[in-house]
Amino acid sequence: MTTPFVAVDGLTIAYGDAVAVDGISFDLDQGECLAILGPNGAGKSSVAKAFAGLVKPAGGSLVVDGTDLADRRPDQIARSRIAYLPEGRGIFPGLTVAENVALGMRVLPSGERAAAEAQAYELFPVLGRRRKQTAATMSGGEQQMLAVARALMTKPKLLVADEVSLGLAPMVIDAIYEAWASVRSTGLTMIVIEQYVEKALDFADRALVLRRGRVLWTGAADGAADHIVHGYLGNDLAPQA
Ligand SMILES: Nc1ncnc2c1ncn2[C@@H]1O[C@H](COP(=O)(O)OP(=O)(O)OP(=O)(O)O)[C@@H](O)[C@H]1O
Repeated sequence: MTTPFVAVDGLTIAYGDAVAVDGISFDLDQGECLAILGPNGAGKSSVAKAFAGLVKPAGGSLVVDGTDLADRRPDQIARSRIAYLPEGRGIFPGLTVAENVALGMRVLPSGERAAAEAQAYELFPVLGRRRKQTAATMSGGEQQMLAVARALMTKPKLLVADEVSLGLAPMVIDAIYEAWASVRSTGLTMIVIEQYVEKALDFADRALVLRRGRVLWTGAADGAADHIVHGYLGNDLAPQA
């Protein structure tokens, strides 16, 4: 039996006495994309933060490419090419686009940085035109593109993206998903947390519905999934944009 690329087994996350994620398990093969869906407070962001090393699991394991992330620091995880896009925008608003890109490159060996920088501007040409602009003065969509470019330029083996679509215009959401599609052919494995259910199911190979920290349903993100997911979560899943 081959070991899955991502193996989450009995993952439990608690904040004090409050259990946010209650023993969930799932696997992912290399190159697969999993959409994690669920209402507010379901535990989705907590799972994403565990992949980034920002919360320590109270139990279970979280193995990526043979390494259990439960004992690793966020900087060690970033260097092992696991990219995390936090909810909101993971950028430095007071710095320029070019400075943000330069900081993103620091996890890469120096020989790979020039190509990575070029790739960031190729993915989103608008960023190339705004290199000298302070990130805080850009639109929300441009800031999110900068965050996505920074994550993708490190050529991650796993990308964990937490609600990147939140509050963005449909055109910007499409641009971000197109950028992801263009790098997926390189074997990138993805975990996408979304409120925008149709978009996520359209893009992902598999879906997992969380509610109150437990897996309600998991299965292929095919034609049937939309119906099933809405059946499980009903109005709880209304997009918030
Ligand atoms: N730092 C924290 N301290 C205490 N409780 C927390 C903390 N972070 C999250 N929680 C709680 O854990 C539960 C799961 O939160 P989490 O943010 O993981 O859910 P979510 O599905 O991502 O929700 P949303 O869609 O609203 O972002 C919630 O009840 C939340 O209040």
